[in-house]
Amino acid sequence: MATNLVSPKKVASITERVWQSVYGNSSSSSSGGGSGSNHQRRCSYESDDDEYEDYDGVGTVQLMQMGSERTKNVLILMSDTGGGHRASAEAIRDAFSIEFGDEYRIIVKDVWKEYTGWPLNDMERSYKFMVKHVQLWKVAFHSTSPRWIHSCYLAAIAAYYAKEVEAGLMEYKPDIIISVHPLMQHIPLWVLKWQGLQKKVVFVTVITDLNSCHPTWFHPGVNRCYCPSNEVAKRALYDGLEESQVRVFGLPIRPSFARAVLSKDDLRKELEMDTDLPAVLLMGGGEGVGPVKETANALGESLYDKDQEKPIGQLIVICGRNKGLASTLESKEWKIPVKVRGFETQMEKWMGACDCIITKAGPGTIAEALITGLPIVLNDYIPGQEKGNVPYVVDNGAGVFTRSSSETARIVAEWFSTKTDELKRMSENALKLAQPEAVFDIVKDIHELALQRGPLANIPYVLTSSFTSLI
Ligand SMILES: CCCCCCCC/C=C\CCCCCCCC(=O)OC[C@H](CO[C@@H]1O[C@H](CO)[C@H](O)[C@H](O)[C@H]1O)OC(=O)CCCCCCC/C=C\CCCCCCCC
Ligand SMILES: O=c1ccn([C@@H]2O[C@H](COP(=O)(O)OP(=O)(O)O)[C@@H](O)[C@H]2O)c(=O)[nH]1
Repeated sequence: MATNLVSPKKVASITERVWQSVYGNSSSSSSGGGSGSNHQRRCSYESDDDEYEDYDGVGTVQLMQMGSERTKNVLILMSDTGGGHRASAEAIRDAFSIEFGDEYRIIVKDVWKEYTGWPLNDMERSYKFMVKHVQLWKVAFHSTSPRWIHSCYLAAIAAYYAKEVEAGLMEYKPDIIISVHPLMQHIPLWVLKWQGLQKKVVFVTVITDLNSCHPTWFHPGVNRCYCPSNEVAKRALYDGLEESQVRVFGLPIRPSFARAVLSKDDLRKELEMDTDLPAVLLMGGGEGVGPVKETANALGESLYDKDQEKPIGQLIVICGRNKGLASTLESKEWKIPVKVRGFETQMEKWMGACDCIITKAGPGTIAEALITGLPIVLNDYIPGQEKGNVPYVVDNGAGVFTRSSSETARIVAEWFSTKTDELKRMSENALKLAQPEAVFDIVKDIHELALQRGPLANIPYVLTSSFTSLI
């Protein structure tokens, strides 16, 4: 029986070890945390005598797979703070499947939400609250930038929730962990260290901010840090990563964007849009935030030619998860053709059917718009991580920035009438900036990293962890 080969090692209190790693050996008296946790699952690596009771023979299956090609587990860590992290996680999952078929089993997880308690399991709501009160977010973002400050915060969280996070990570026996979130480097890497799994498990970070980003993204313990732009790569090197750890391929965008061959005319018919009028897409990220309502109202006026009493353009508003916004806009009478939509799962179709886009400076939406060749009006940005996206778009000639709804409406009306050449030029610039192959380059590089791990990586999980514990 596979499990007989294992020599269980008594694992010291993880909480104690966090405090020891942060404060040295003197503070070993902290109590195990986790009150308020919503997850109390048993895991196969636990060191009780009956540790493999709930293991259901998986060990045997894994032993049988030794020496043969085993399906590798890839755990992608994300959080729904905004829509971009999930979109990138899904992009990576789909690209793995396209490139490598069944070679990898992909699991996308919000470990905080599923395995910890308050306040971590409520990050989405806290984050929404903070970005609504932008000054609060600005202070939180900048005051946590110094490494010693965020390390202390994260160590405190780790001390409290270590067991739960560890259980959450190890449940999937990942061969590869991919973090697409700024707060998912430190604790998972500590867990790998405690488990003695650093040599077995590949850990990579895929940064989803295009320019200005929080230093928690940059952890020197990763095998690779994928940066979407040279600006981000420079920050990574400045923050202590080695050149060998850093790769610049671009921001991972869902393959449905990269590989789509879509005709605008067909899309407009499919989406029941006007087939002749130029179209502007208005959105505010996954949550439908920013001045969407005001801008829609202003466009309702500017895209209507009063003299000729006919519209010069049509408007598509995608409100994401903002149901209140959708119902407000739906109840309005419009002089131009308008479609109001909620959360859409086929964004490539809506973008493909339009001629330009108005959005807050979310990196996911920007990267998708560039691939689709849509000139961009940026009408807002979240302080901190999104600020740098504005010069990224404007300085590269792919769009403009204005916070004024009437100015936005005027620009779009000009693009659709007197300044069509400007619209065309910006569309060409957008396509030049686009990196549709980024997600495929990233998964291929991760695959290479996994191959470099050699035979150790093919040994069943529970055995390697125990072997390394014995050393
Ligand atoms: C010494 C004075 C201390 C002052 C007060 C500190 C308060 C600490 C409270 C909150 C911590 C704030 C963390 C800041 C680091 C965030 C890093 C970052 O870039 O986060 C961005 C993500 C969101 O992703 C972005 O979304 C964008 C769109 O909306 C866009 O798509 C972009 O590309 C994405 O990157 O933000 C988060 O996920 C932050 C979630 C914070 C929620 C706050 C929860 C509060 C709960 C517990 C406190 C936990 C403290 C964690 C400390 C971490 C230390 C850095
Ligand atoms: O109805 C919607 C609205 C948005 N998105 C996607 O959500 C992501 C938003 O990411 P971004 O970084 O732009 O902003 P965030 O929502 O993170 O603030 C992009 O991939 C959008 O295509 C989507 O799939 N459906």
